Amino acid sequence: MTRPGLFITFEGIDGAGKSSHIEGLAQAFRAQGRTVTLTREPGGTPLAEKLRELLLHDSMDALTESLLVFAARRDHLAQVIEPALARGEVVLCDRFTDATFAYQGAGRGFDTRVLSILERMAQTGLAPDPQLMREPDLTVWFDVPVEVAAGRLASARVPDRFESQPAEFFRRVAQGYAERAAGAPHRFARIDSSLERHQVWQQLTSVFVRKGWLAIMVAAQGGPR
Ligand SMILES: Nc1ncnc2c1ncn2[C@@H]1O[C@H](COP(=O)(O)OP(=O)(O)O)[C@@H](O)[C@H]1O
Ligand SMILES: Cc1cn([C@H]2C[C@H](O)[C@@H](COP(=O)(O)OP(=O)(O)O)O2)c(=O)[nH]c1=O
Repeated sequence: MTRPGLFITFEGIDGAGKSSHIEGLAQAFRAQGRTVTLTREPGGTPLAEKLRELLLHDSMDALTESLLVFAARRDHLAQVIEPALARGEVVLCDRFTDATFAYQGAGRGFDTRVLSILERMAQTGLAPDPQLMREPDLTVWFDVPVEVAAGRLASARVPDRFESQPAEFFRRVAQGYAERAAGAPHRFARIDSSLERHQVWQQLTSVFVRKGWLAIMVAAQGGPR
């Protein structure tokens, strides 16, 4: 019997440490015999990756930015996410719509009522149930103080258009995530990602063990070396 697909997203400010853990989680699911689709936003399809390049490097106003993010998301849902879920796969997606509410909404100050309308348009009509607005089954929020994330990024990579924003921007983004999490507590799992990598991994996997999605043995074997 095909197992139901799982749609899991990972969120947090830049430098929170999401990307460092998603591959390990994919391996843990594969060790249990699940097929995993590992993907990211903005991006995940050839068209959406082109839009990602524009979003990360070209200046634009907040409405243009929001429209491009949701255009990329619709293509990603249609081409990758919905087909993978229909095949019963585990979809691990580095960022999704909560990032739009946090970055374009809270960070850039764009009207969240408009974002909600775009969310409904972009995420409806692709699932087997045409009325369903596709949302993640679980969102892991890597919560970290802005200063800690900035310190990690300073030694890690050349900043893109978002990463080069001032600390005040990221404080608003972090607040945006906190509000999204408070508004959907059943969907969000917060982890403290200011800790050492192995402690972050432990928190992360215990979320999945509690849900019954990963066996304790598999979770204990993976993680950062
Ligand atoms: N728990 C941690 N402690 C210290 N440094 C970390 C931790 N997690 C990730 N890093 C480092 O911080 C930087 C940003 O991590 P990354 O996973 O790319 O974050 P994100 O994908 O959330 O932007 C990388 O250099 C990474 O090696
Ligand atoms: C998905 C999404 C991302 N973003 C931003 C957040 C990040 O700064 C940037 C790219 O995200 P990300 O892939 O996490 O970048 P990196 O791997 O370099 O950490 O795009 C938005 O502003 N809105 C969105 O809807």
